[in-house]
Amino acid sequence: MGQANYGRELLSRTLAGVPEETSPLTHMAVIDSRLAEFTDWPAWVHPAVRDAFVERGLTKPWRHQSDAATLAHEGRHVCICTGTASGKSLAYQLPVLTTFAEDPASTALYLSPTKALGTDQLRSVAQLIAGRPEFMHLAPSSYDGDTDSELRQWARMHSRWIFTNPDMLQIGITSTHPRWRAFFARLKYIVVDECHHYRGVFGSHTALVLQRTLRIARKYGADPVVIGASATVSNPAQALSRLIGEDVVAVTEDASPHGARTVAMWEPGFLDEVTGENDAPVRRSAGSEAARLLADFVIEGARTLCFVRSRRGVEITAVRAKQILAETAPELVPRIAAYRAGYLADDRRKLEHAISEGELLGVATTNALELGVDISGLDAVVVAGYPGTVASFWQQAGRAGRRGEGSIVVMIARDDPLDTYLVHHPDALLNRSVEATVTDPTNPYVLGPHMLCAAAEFPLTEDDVAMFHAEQVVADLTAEGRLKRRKAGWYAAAGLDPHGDIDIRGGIGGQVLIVDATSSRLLGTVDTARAMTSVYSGAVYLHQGESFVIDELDLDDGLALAHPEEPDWTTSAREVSDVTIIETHDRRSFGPLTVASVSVEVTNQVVGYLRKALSGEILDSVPLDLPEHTLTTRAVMYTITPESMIDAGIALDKFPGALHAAEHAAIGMLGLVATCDRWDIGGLSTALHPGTGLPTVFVYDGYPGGAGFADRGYEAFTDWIAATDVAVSSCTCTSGCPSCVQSPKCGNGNEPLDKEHAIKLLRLVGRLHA
Ligand SMILES: Nc1ncnc2c1ncn2[C@@H]1O[C@H](COP(=O)(O)OP(=O)(O)OP(=O)(O)O)[C@@H](O)[C@H]1O
Repeated sequence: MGQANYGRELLSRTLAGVPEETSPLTHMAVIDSRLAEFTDWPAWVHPAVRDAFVERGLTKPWRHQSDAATLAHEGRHVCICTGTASGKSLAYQLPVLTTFAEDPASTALYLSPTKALGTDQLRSVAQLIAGRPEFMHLAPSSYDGDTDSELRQWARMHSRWIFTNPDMLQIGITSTHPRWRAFFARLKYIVVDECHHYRGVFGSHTALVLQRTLRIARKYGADPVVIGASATVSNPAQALSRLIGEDVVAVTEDASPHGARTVAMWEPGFLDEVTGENDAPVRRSAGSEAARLLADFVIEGARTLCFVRSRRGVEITAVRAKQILAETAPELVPRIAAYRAGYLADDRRKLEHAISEGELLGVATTNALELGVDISGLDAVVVAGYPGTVASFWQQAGRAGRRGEGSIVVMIARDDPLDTYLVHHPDALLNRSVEATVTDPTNPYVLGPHMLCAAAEFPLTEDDVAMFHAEQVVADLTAEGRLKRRKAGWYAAAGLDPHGDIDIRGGIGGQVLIVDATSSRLLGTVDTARAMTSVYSGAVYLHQGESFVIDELDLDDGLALAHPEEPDWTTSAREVSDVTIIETHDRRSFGPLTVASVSVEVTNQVVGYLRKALSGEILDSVPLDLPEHTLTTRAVMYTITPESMIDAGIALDKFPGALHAAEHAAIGMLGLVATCDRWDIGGLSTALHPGTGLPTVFVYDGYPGGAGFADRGYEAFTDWIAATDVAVSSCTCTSGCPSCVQSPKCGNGNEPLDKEHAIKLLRLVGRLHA
C-alpha cells in the first residue's frame, strides 16, 4: 500500500461495518513525507569524533545537525528544535566530543529532566567512544539520586562529563561548588536536553539553578556554552534564553527524513446504560477504545505504541487488548506488553529490542516512554487522551514513521472539554505551534530562596542582583535578616541551609511528606496547599504509576500516610474558594466587559472528594473536614454588566449557572494557550463579587506568586474564550457533561451549571473582546 494511504487503509479495515453516523472518527489528515538533506562533516570536527560516528553507520550529518553543532562550536548558546528521532544527540555530541579530543582537561555537564533519559544518553556516549584513545580520560558518569556516594566522589574527581538533572545540580553540585572547583573552572558545555520540560514552577526553579550554575562557572573563570535540545518547544531561542538568562540562537529546520504520516482524531461514543453526576451522559473510556485499536492494529501487523495516562490504565489497556486477541487471534496474545515507569534500564533495553526486532507488536505505555527511549519508526501510535500539551502530543506521535514508509497516529479524546475541542478542531493541535513554555524566574516566591543560595555560593554583588532582576526580593530578604549586607555584597545569614530548603519539583511552601506506611518508603513530597487537594485521607494517589490509598493526612506533622492499593475507582478533591483582588496589573475595557490581570488572595477549602468508578460512573461524594488555606497568586478575571447579559438573553436567575459553567469550561481550556492542566489552576465565578460589584469570573494560578498560566490567559484571552465557546457548543450532550462544563474538582457538586446560557455568555464576552 502507498505511504500516504497506509493510515487510511488501516483505519478503514478497523472501522469496517461501523455506520458513518456512529463513526468515532472525527478527522483524518496526511502529513507528507520528507527526504533527508545531508552535509559534509564540518571541517572543525575532530577526526576521532567523525570516525566514531561513521563506524556506527552515521556516514554524514543532516543539515540541522551540522548547523547547530557549528553554532555551539563557535561559542553561541544554541537551541536545536527538530522532530523526534532527528538526531539531536549527534548535534550536541559533535562539539562536546571535539572539545574533549582537543583539550583533554575540559569538562561538560549534561542535564535531563528524568534520570532514565540521562542514563540512556550516557550509555550511547559511552558506546560511541568505547576503545578510542582520544577519549580514555573522559569517564562520562551519572551523578544523580541513584548514584551511590563512593561513585559520586569518584565522578567528581575523575569524570569530565557529568550526566545529571536539575535536582542534583541544586542539591549536590552548586551547594558544594568549592569541591567542584576544578570541574567548573574548565566547564565548556552545558547540554540541556528536552528543554520544553522545564515549565511552570519547576521550569522557574530550573532556570534559576542554571543561571546560578553559569554564575559559579564564571566566578571560576570558565565561560560555558549552553546547547538546548527539544523536539517540541515553541520559540526555542526564547525558551532557552528564559532558562539561562542569556541570548540564544535556534536551529529549527529539520533535515532528517520521514515517511508520510496519517493523523486521525477519534471521539468515543456515549455509553447506553451509564449516567454520571446530575445524570450527565458518559462516554466510553479512552482506555477501552485504545485497547480495541491496539488489538486491531496488531492483527493488521502494525507495530503499535499506545500511550495511556496512568499506569493502571496501561495495564488495563494491555489486558483488554489481549482479551480481544484471545478471541480472534490467540497466537498474537504474547506479542502485546505493558510498559510503565519504574522499570529498570535493563528491562527498557529488552523492551526496545523486542519492539525493534518485531518480537513485540503492541505496547501500552505511560508517558514513561515519551522520553529517553530510542524507539521510533513504528507503524502506529495511539494516544489515549490528550497528553496535556501539544509538545507532548508530538513527542508521542513522533514515535510513528519509518523512513520511507507510511504510519498512523490516532488521538482518542477523553471526557474533557479540551480533548473534545481538539478532536473537533484538529487544526488547534495539528497546525498550531507548540505552546510557549511558561516560566517566571522572577516570581518572588521562587526567586527569594534562590537568591539565598546564590548569596551562599558567592556574595551577591549589585550586578548579580540586577542580572537576576532581584532588587525587591533582595531588599526584602535583607530586611528579614536572612541576607546580610557587607562590603563585598550580600551574604546568606548564618545557620541557613538554602540549597536543602528548595524542592524544585515540589511547588512552594511548607512540605508534606507522602510515606508508604507499610514499608516506610518515602513516595514524594508535596506542598501543603496541594496536599489538601491530592493526599487527603481516602485519596487514591499514583506514584510513578503505582497506586496507593491515603490513610491519613496530618498537616501539623507534614505527613501523609498511605498503603498500596488499587481500588476500582479514582478520587478527585472538591474545593470551594473565595477570591479577593489585591492589585490590578493591567486592565482592558470593552464597553460592558472588563478583562484584567490581577494579584489575588484566594481562600480555598477542600470540602470533600468524589469517587468515580473506572467506567465513569459517580459512586459517591465523601465529605472532608480540612482547614482553609490562603494563597496569594495571579489571576485573569473578567467582569460583565448585568444589563449586557440580560440583553444577550441570559435572565437574572440564569446568571449563576451560566457564569459557573463558563468558568469550568474556561479552566478546562486554558491548557490550549498555556502549558498547564486544570490541576494547576483554579477558578471562581459569582453573579455579584463584593470587590467589583458585578458578575465576575476569575481563573487563578494554583501556586503562590503565580506560575504564569493566568498571565497567558490574559494575553491570549480572545483565542482562549473563542475556543471555550466552541468546545462547549460543539459538545453533543444536552445539558452539560464532563466533556464540556462539568469539572471533576468542583466543590459545589457541579451545581448550578447552565450550558445553554454559558454559550450565550461566552459568545457575548468573545464578541465584546474581539
Ligand atoms: N546523520 C544521521 N544519519 C543517519 N542516522 C542518524 C543520523 N543522526 C542520527 N541518526 C539516527 O537517528 C536516530 C535518532 O537519533 P537521536 O536519538 O539522537 O534523535 P533525537 O532527536 O535525540 O530523538 P528524541 O527526540 O527521541 O530525543 C538514532 O538511531 C540515530 O542513530
